[in-house]
Amino acid sequence: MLVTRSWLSAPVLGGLGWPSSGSLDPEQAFTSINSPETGETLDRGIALRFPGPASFTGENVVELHTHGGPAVVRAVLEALQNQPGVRLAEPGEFTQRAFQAGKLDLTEVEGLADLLAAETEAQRIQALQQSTGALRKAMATWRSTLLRCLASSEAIIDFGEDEEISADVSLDVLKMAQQLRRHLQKHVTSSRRGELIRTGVKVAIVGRPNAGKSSLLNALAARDAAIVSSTPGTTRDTVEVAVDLAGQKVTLVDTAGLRESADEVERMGMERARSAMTSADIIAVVLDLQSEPELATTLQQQEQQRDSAGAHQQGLGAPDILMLLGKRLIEEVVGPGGVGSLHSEAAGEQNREPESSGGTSALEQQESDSAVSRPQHQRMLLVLNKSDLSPLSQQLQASSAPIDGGSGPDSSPMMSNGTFPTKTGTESSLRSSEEASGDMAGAVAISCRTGDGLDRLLAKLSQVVADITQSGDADGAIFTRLRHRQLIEECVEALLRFESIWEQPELAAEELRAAAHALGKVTGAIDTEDILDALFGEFCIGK
Ligand SMILES: Nc1nc2c(ncn2[C@@H]2O[C@H](COP(=O)(O)OP(=O)(O)OP(=O)(O)O)[C@@H](O)[C@H]2O)c(=O)[nH]1
Ligand SMILES: [Mg+2]
Repeated sequence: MLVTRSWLSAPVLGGLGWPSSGSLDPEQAFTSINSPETGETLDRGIALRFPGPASFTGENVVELHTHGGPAVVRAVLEALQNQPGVRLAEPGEFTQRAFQAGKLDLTEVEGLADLLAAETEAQRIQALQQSTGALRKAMATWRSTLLRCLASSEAIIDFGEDEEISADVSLDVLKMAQQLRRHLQKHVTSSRRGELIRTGVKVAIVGRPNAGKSSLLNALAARDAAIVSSTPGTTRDTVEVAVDLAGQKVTLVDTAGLRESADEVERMGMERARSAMTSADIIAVVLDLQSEPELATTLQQQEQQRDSAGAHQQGLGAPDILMLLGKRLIEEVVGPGGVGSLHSEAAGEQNREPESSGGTSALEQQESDSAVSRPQHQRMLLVLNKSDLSPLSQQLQASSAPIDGGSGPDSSPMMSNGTFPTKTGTESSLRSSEEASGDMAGAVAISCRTGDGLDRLLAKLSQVVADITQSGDADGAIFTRLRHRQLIEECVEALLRFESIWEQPELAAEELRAAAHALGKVTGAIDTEDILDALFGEFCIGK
């Protein structure tokens, strides 16, 4: 409720007048709330005074805490609204007033919106950090560096007669700008993490028809979200379920089974599966162990080889074979190159060094990136289902195939808990296939029917989610929205242009100004009208 006139006086709040001395007396806070027209007591509640400028919005604020019964709330609201100068606040209006009074910057407003919407622990922690100024502080430091650069370049332009001094100063400015640009680039690279925590990690469940994808979705979601049947091709449309996995928001996407099909609707379903797979952060490839005889043959061959060549024979380990199978499955459906082929243009571009960029701006890149948006951190996880039916599961457990290039305690080929470690070796014979189909995160044997292995799968999934969402940013400046990343990229672009023309002070200063302008937009110091409405609309009434 917004009061635009200072009318809250004795008749309304049972003796609680405004303005007061400013001290809050708890005994005074508990009061009767009376109708200003009839004097009738509407409720006994709490009235808290927050005198400006120390209040949330900077203005004088009174909060009424009433009993929650609808009739009480209605009576108090009606009594208030009948007063001249009183109206209901718009959604987010209090926050907007706080922003306009300079109490919060835009990143803190965004953090607050995220805090109100936080569903998981990770979201709450991140939003709290942002709403209390973690990003604002980092932005302020970066902006002040830029303004120092700008002040020096202005001085060079104004007093540039002394060539020796101006050359020295120019060089200092260049170094400072370069350092900042590198720092920002590092942040942009890791910035998807903040966005992932905020929006949730997307896990696409893919595989051949009848592999048990829908069964897996239901098992992980602990409810019958998708139809399960023994008819291959049951799932057509994608089915999404959001779950809280060890404090992280994870969206599981069940997809249509992948196979050659003449059925138009099924083909449309597969198209959706392809697109879910392309944009997923984690691709869970479900294999039906029962129908993978090739795996059995290869494992057998390998065992024989090992027997004849001794225990330390280097060769394809079980994880390698599984990777091959997963990769082949994906390739069968999306063509050679696996998932990588769906977005090779964008992925190839992404890896280039910004210094060697030939014309493509960060924003153009961003657009092409989102058109075919395969996340760079994408991982693939193999889920070997129907272990209850397959003798292979025992064979896999018993396998002691060596794995080359593994590191740390995880390097044993098959961990005692039945999961396969992530393969990290550079000399891996399957390096290229890993690149083509996303980084392998491991494999887990499960049975959706008996529930066996599901806890291991959940643990593995949590670990992969933690891996891709963990932030390495020491200063807590995490970009949580696409908007932040785009503006920082804009700033980096301007700094790169500055570096290429730093010897022409007047032109170069323009680029520094453009860079500072982009940073100013992140915090809302500059040009924010266009996003304010959208942002404050995210809030509920009363905040
Ligand atoms: N024995 C056994 N059967 C399973 C297991 N998981 C799934 N099934 C059965 O396999 C059949 C197919 O399961 P779904 O979950 O519908 O398979 P899907 O991969 O979603 O299939 P599509 O939607 O057709 O692509 C059903 O009859 C399930 O009951 C398992 O772990 N063990
Ligand atoms: Mg299904």
